[in-house]
Amino acid sequence: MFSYLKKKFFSGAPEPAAPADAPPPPAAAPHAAALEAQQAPTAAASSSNPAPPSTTAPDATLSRLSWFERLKSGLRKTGSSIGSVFIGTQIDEALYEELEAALLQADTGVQATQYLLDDLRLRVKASKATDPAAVKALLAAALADLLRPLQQSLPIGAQPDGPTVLMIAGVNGAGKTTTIGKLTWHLSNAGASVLLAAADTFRAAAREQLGVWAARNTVEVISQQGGDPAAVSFDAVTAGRARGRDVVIIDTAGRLPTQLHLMEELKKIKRVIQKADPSAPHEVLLVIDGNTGQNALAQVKAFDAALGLTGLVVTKLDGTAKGGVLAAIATWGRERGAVVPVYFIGVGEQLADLQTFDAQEFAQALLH
Ligand SMILES: Nc1nc2c(ncn2[C@@H]2O[C@H](COP(=O)(O)OP(=O)(O)OP(=O)(O)O)[C@@H](O)[C@H]2O)c(=O)[nH]1
Repeated sequence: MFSYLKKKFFSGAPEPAAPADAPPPPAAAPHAAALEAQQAPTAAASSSNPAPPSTTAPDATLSRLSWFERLKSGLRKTGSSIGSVFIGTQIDEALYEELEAALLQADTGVQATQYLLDDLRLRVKASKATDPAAVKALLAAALADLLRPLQQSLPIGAQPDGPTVLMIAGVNGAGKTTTIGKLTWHLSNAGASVLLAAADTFRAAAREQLGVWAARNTVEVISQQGGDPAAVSFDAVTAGRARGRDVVIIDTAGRLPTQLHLMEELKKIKRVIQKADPSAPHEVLLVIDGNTGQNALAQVKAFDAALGLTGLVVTKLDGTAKGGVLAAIATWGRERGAVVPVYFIGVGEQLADLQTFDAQEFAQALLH
């Protein structure tokens, strides 16, 4: 059962057909069917008091619509300032200038803004668009195309013997532990057995927070007060192998890229994980706060230089005015010839508020 589900929800297998009587999906929700089992109950799940996940299966179509609506509403601040550019009646230089300012204000960054403007001009010319509303749709298409390489499924269960090991890093408060809790819930629902490692051995609250998520998901957590984070990670990978777990998720302490000794500690954790399993960690994921805009891109670059990132989770896209940062991340990846995929995005503190990233859905939600 797990092998089927894990393919379906974490490795991008074909989506099942929608029921015949289902209402049409929103304009852009190409991965909506794949999202259905990730759609969760509406139980509040704040880090301080996560509520247990409901066992009731939500209606697939409603869940799809509900996620798209939440994404749309989360991105409203970013989208409305970009969208306001298209309220006029003329396609002229003033429109492109206003658009440039709006994109920069949304933390899209200079390169991505320039790329999008150039691409948009070509699309406008090719389509002979005459009204600004049509140009807005063309911008959504250009953005979706730019973001598409970021859209990849988290590979789970590809290891022939032993668990898939996920190492999670990020600055303080980016949403690492909350993301791990939500991911664990999604994975458990998909039939995977999960083991958590509390490699933040300094902060008791961090261990407790992970412990709460572990209890809610009825999964085990390896932790050790005041111990060496690398040793805890080693123990967790060894235990995960011995106990036949499908996934081991290692929660590391928050740190700034400028705290060089703590970045060295992260590198050590990775090295020691490799001692427990030479093929691990199979994924090194950076959790970034979508509210931090260009700063998040700087974090991606710095953590990638230290660890070699394999993926990103972008949290707190609810209410941000800086949602353009995903375009900046895509452009950075494009320029260096290797994108770091965005596996999941988060738009809130509830379990269902973390979902797989879909480029077209994101662009449509932003520029609907
Ligand atoms: N609004 C919103 N809040 C979120 C989201 N994801 C996480 N949070 C909240 O952000 C806060 C910090 O989340 P944590 O998971 O504790 O962050 P962390 O990175 O583990 O923090 P440290 O362990 O201190 O480094 C919590 O209050 C979370 O509930 C999101 O997508 N949207």
